[in-house]
Amino acid sequence: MAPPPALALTLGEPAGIGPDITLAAWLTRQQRSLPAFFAIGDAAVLRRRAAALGLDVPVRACAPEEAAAVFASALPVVSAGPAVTAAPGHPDETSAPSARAAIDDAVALVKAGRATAVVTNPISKAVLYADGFAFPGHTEYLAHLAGTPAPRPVMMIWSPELAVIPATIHVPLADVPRLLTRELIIETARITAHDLRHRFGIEAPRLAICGLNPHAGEEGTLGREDEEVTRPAVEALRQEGIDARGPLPADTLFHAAARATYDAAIGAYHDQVLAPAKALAFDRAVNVTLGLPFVRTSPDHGTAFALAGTGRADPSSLIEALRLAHRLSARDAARSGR
Ligand SMILES: NC(=O)C1=CN([C@@H]2O[C@H](COP(=O)(O)OP(=O)(O)OC[C@H]3O[C@@H](n4cnc5c(N)ncnc54)[C@H](O)[C@@H]3O)[C@@H](O)[C@H]2O)C=CC1
Ligand SMILES: NCC(=O)COP(=O)(O)O
Repeated sequence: MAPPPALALTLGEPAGIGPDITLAAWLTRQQRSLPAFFAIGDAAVLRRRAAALGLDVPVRACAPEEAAAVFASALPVVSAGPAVTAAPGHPDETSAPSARAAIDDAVALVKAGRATAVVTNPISKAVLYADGFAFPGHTEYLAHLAGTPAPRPVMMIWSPELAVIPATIHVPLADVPRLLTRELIIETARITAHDLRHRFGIEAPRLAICGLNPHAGEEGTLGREDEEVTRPAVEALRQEGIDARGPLPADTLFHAAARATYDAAIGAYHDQVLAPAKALAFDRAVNVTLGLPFVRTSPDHGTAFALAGTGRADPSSLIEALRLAHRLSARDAARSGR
């Protein structure tokens, strides 16, 4: 019988904390009953980082199909990309090709049924942009790799306390009023409602849609976008049978009583909703890409270069990302009879 596939975990930016938290997560595998995963990248990076941190982690190169069996006794690594020369905290010219190759291979493996889901360690956007990477981040690149035509991806930061979705993602704040269209809000909410229902098992998801302006525009006196863009989008969603409310003032949407009234909050822009999510649950929140034909999760934080190789990087968010990827992909598999 074929061994069960494992989760594919990209190493991300090799000079960041991805290697540290990957090693630390593997060490908790029994205590936290972690699902089997294999890292994708340069195994030598993990061996060097384990030595630098004084961690007793055997690192074993293997094929994806061997990972589940290897996982109990060693950290399985599927080789991808160039030999990395970057030192902790200091990305170099091997960083971007390494990070990108791991993402490419992880998606190819999950599409071929050789991995159950994609979990990504943080990349440095600046390092990738400098190397010619033409996508804002993983979210859009994964959609590009998913197939043709590329699905519209939606970023959700999920924790038991709060789930949030930025409608516009990695764009300059000055461009948000132009980019925040009715169509964008409607599409984002549709994909969110669909995935909350089918992947998270929430029968009738309740969506709170944030206004763009203070006090959601104060009836149009503090900006017109909330009346002219967000309100019509919410009305259209309600006519489709989606339980959406808004535009709601964002400043009063994240206290405990308000959070109890919805399953996910859709914000106009990145910091409007990621800031409360990270303030509430920085060590537990998980970045999930909705709208893809496969499951992708990630820790909610970035490369934290200053912590790489110091032993001070907290693996909690990655551990939650691994657990959530396992839960969501098991649900996908059950739904499709795999
Ligand atoms: N999914 C991804 O690939 C993400 C990548 N990034 C990238 O990361 C780079 C750095 O971004 P920043 O805004 O500085 O965010 P960051 O999350 O790397 O760091 C923000 C603060 O949180 C701390 N921190 C982060 N992760 C931690 C952990 N596991 N344990 C303990 N402390 C932790 C850092 O030391 C720093 O003080 C950027 O290039 C950004 O694009 C940022 C977020 C997500
Ligand atoms: N701020 C969230 C973030 O940067 C994650 O982006 P992505 O690489 O998952 O698209």
